[in-house]
Amino acid sequence: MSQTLSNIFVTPAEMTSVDKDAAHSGIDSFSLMRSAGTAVSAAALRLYPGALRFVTLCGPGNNGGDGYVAAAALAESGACVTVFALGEPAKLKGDAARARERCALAPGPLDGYEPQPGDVVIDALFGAGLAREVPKQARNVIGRVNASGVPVVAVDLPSGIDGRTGEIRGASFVAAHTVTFMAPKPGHLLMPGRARCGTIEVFDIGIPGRFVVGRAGDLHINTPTLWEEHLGALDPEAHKYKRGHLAVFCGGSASTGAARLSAAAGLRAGAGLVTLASPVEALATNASHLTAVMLKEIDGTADLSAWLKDKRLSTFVLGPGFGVGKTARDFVLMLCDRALVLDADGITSFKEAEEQLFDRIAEEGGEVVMTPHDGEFGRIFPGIAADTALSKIEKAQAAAKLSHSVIVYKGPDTVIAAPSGRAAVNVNAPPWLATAGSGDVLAGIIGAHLAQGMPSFEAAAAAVWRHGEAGVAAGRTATAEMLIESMPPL
Ligand SMILES: NC(=O)C1=CN([C@@H]2O[C@H](COP(=O)(O)OP(=O)(O)OC[C@H]3O[C@@H](n4cnc5c(N)ncnc54)[C@H](O)[C@@H]3O)[C@@H](O)[C@H]2O)[C@@H](O)CC1
Ligand SMILES: [K+]
Repeated sequence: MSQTLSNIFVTPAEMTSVDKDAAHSGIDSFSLMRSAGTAVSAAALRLYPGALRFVTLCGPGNNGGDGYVAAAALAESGACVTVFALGEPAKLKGDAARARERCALAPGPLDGYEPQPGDVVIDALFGAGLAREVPKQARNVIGRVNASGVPVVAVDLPSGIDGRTGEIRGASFVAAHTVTFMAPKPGHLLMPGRARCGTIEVFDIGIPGRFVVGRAGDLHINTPTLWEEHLGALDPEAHKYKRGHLAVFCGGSASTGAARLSAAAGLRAGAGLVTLASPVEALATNASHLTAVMLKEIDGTADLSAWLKDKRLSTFVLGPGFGVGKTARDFVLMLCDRALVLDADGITSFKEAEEQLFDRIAEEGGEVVMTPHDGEFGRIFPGIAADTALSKIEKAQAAAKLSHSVIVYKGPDTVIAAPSGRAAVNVNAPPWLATAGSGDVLAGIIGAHLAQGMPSFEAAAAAVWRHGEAGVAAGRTATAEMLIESMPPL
């Protein structure tokens, strides 16, 4: 994977290290602040040429410094500008103090700002340095601005959003546009932060890319760049056995639809062969619904054990509509030496038995991908889920390490994480993707990619992206069946 600035993001702590590296290399930090503030003023003028007044709200750190630069640049361009400051402007230090000195506009106290129609707010209260809940004064002005509906252009991040987690620290602006610098941060990608950034502009303030890449961990935005070099595995010219055999387990006769959705999605996503493994009681129902998908009777562990002697059976999906309980646990523990997508009931079945599962995966060394949503994540990783200090990315990373599997932590901001710590955040999913059966479809796509030989992290990330594209193509009225039909080729 090529490590380029185009798809990586960095934590606020990593960005602080990048800033330090840039300063040590001799780059003038004030020139970076000047670039940052000027970029913000340019964005504000471009987006709001008809603004009656730009109101710059400046905080006590370098985010505020960017605000003073932006205010001065807006004033120089002939716009009407007012500045309000949080805290005592005379106490600003370093570059921020210098920026304020160079701004001819006298700041008023933050309390004094009452939004007026025609205002555009430049939010420079807090950026990456927000370390705790926003103070009361800031909370009050945030409330007034959000209630007034005047547009907000945020510097680096909407103030109140935690750059590491995307959480709201007491209150936050809801920005129409956010200008951040060099690379996005988790707070731009994770919910609820992402929804409060508006459009995001990543502006290059002139720090050489190698400094950013040098400090970046293994965090990526889930774009094809992340996994496209493994697409050779999905060559449609390959023989159907080489394109992999995917087996999907089905539950009892009352809930067979979910597994059939996974199977159909697996076939559409490119698996050469797909078999639905069904208990006797559901065979007739399944037979009446299936055409290209094959059917196999697997009615208990003896059947499964006999079937698994066929080593060409490399990849399995277990969970959709399977039913929670001992059968699920028994089956899953037999599959830990293969490639396995563990979804839905397959995950829930290991509530309070999770250690047995994680130990088995470690012993058998299979390629397991687990696809929990929030509720399932809490059932199988209760300790990690309860740790409120962790971001969603950090939770997925911890879960991957603990379970020796790739975790697809689902939601509007699905995180894919590997035991190594490599992680990706997905950003292409439309809200209507959260439809009944959508997760079953995703499990099938992951299974198809695994069956075709993609490594598990890439198989999962590519599937999540493809699922999002299918949602976009299917449109607002998407059903799970439509997602399958709308899935783009890779
Ligand atoms: N080379 C650099 O370091 C650059 C930094 N830039 C800007 O600098 C920002 C980061 O600057 P800082 O690290 O100074 O951080 P911030 O300006 O985001 O905030 C830090 C300041 O706020 C205080 N603070 C934090 N949380 C608080 C709370 N809840 N209540 C009250 N006070 C609180 C801190 O004590 C500190 O004084 C970035 O977001 C970006 O806008 C840009 O100028 C580009 C260059
Ligand atoms: K801000």
